[in-house]
Formats: sequence, C-alpha cells, structure tokens
Amino acid sequence: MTDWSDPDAIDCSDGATFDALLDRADTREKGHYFEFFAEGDELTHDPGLRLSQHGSEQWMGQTLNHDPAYWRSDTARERGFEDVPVHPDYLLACVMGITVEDLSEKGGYFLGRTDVEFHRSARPGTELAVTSRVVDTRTSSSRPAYGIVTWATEGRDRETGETLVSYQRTNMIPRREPAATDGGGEATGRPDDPDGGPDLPETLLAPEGGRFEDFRDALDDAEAESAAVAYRHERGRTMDDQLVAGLPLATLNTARQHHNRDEMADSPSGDIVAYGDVTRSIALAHARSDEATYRERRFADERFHSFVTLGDTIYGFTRVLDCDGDAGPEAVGAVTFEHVAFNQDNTPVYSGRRTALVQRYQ
Ligand SMILES: CC(C)(COP(=O)(O)OP(=O)(O)OC[C@H]1O[C@@H](n2cnc3c(N)ncnc32)[C@H](O)[C@@H]1OP(=O)(O)O)[C@@H](O)C(=O)NCCC(=O)NCCSC(=O)C[C@H](O)C(=O)O
Repeated sequence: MTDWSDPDAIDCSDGATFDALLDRADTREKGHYFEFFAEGDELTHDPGLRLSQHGSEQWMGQTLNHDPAYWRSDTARERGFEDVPVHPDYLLACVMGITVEDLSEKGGYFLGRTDVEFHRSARPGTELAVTSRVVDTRTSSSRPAYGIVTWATEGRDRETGETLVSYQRTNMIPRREPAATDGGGEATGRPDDPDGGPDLPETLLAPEGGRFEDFRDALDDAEAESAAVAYRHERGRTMDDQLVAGLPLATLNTARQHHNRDEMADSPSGDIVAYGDVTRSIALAHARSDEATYRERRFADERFHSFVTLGDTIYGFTRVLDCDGDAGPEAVGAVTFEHVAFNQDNTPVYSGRRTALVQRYQ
C-alpha cells in the first residue's frame, strides 16, 4: 500500500499510474461561470498592476503605435501632458487585463465594449485600483451553453482615487448547466445583409492629409457628391506569439484563450486567439499613422466579430463620421471615426467608433 504522506509517493516515470491519479483528482477551478454573476454585484479586482514605461513602450512597439507624445518628453509637453504618459491603449488593456481573473477567465468570447471614456492620462508608475459592477446578465438564445454578461468597469489611480478610464464590456460566459461547450456554429465574421446585396456609396473619398481641416473638408466634399469619406490603411501586422500570448500576459490577463494551446485545440478557433485589445490597438495604430492625433477621447460600440489567431494579419479601414470644430483647445478639433480591423481574407474582426482630438494646421 502506497504511503501518500511520503514525499516520493508519486512515481512520475509510471505514466499509467499518473494518468489514473489525474483522473481521480478534482480540479481547483479558476474564474466564474455565468450563474455566479447577478445584476448589481460589485467586484474589486485584486491583482496588483503598476503601469510602467517599459510595458507601455513594449505595447506600442509591438502594435505599431508610434505617436511621439507617448515616447518623448518634448512632444508630450507640447501636447499638454506634464510628462510622457502611458499609451491609452496600454492603460485600457491593463485595466481590463486585471479584471479577467474575476470576470472572464472561465472562457467565452469578448463580444464588445462601449462608453469607453478616458478621464485623465496616467503616468508610468501609477498603481491601479479597478472595480466592476454587473450591469446585465441574460442567457444566450443562439448559444445555449453560454450566458451574456455586461459589466461597468472603472480603473482608478490607487493613490489619488482619480478615475483614469471607465467602460462597459460584454462577454459570453460559459454556463455551468448545460455543460460548457465552445458554442454553436463558427462565426462568419460578416454581418448579414437583409437586402441580399451591398448598399454602398458611389464614391469613397480619402482626406488629403491627417489634420482636422483635411477630415472636415473631405466630409464637406462627400456631402456635395453623395459620397462617403472612407479609406484603407496600408500597413498590416501579422500575429505572432509575442502579440497573441505575450502582450495579454503582460497586462495580467489570464484568459486561457490567449496562452493555453492545449485547451484551445478543441475550440472553434483550434488555437490560441488574440486578446481583443491587441487586435484593436493594431488597427487603431494603422489609422493613427495617417492622422495628426492630439488626444484620444472616447470609444463606443466596439464589437469583436471574429477570432484572430497566430499567423493572421491585421489591416485597418476607416470611415470618417463627424467633425466638431468647437471641441477641445483652439489648435485642435474633434473627429469621430468608425474603424474596422480586418484580416488577410478581408474578414472584419473588430469595429468601433472613436472620437479623437486631431491637430489643426498652425
Ligand atoms: C462570439 C461569436 C462566435 C458569436 O458569433 P455569432 O453567433 O455569429 O454572433 P451574434 O452576433 O449572433 O452574437 C451572439 C450573441 O451575442 C450577443 N451579442 C453580440 N455582441 C454583443 C454586444 N456587443 N453586446 C451585447 N450582446 C452582444 C448577440 O445579441 C447574440 O445574442 P443571442 O442571440 O441571445 O445569442 C463571434 O462574434 C466571434 O467569434 N467573435 C470574436 C470574439 C473574439 O475573438 N473576441 C476577442 C478575443 S477573446 C478576448 O479578448 C478575451 C478577453 O481576454 C476577455 O477575457 O474577455
């Protein structure tokens, strides 16, 4: 009879015994099933995350976000920051990253996010305090193995208590009953077209440059011509290990989708998938490289349409929706864009509306 208090009791060279041992063992679970969440619940997320210059630069370098205001102090000061802040995409990904253990580690799909508001910039060294409130829960009618949960999340500076960023996000979360599967059919990634044919403007105009006036003039021209202002960005970025597994792990995002190939082998994607915030940041970087951004303001109606896996390449498409010359300081105006990230097969993987302050010509 084996003495199980003996430190040498587990014979790792005997595969069959070890298999039987694993079969018999309960698993200490991580994350929560759908049933755990009830409307109005408040959650305080405990993981410690200190925003760092290295983390921000690593995020920006890998996602092609090269705006000098987030790299260099002279430009940062010219743009009204006290010193070089961390990049807003990194801040947002970190705030969401540390909520994953409590909210979405059990798996399921990050469907979308809205009301993303940047309240103030954050410096490297800021320690985060993040809380979430359950806003809505419902079962999924199309995927009985899942429920759909929406949380309102707020990321604050732990020292001053000031709110840095807030948003609402929605995920599919596996239900304990019926047993979790990876859901129904594969996503097509393409929205249904009820009329059976595309309804497109005759002309798509691109702005002459990346300043506020260029976007405003292009919108004026489009109105005169019954056209739309919409264009593609040339850059693409192929998803490698660093992007798919490295960046989410650096934000303490524990979702198995991004780093556990063994678990993901049986899922519809068949492999690990990119963190939505990485995919989005790459497409936004493509767009920002074609505009003179001054500040990020807000995002709305962000949707993740289809998986992004290793080897996929992310491109960007932008439509200009609105220009507001009265918003922000004199030297800027607000532009509202719709950005779409798409892959090498032209399948949309992300879309969202973004309002940014864009510099004017001097
Ligand atoms: C997830 C998908 C496979 C779903 O595909 P499909 O079934 O075609 O989509 P539907 O549009 O029918 O939506 C299904 C149900 O979900 C509801 N929904 C969808 N979007 C939203 C939203 N923004 N807000 C609220 N509810 C939403 C619909 O109403 C449907 O409800 P019901 O009819 O009752 O079932 C497909 O969309 C897909 O593959 N998406 C990509 C997902 C993805 O890759 N996300 C990013 C990577 S995962 C990640 O980042 C995880 C992250 O770390 C984390 O922890 O959250």
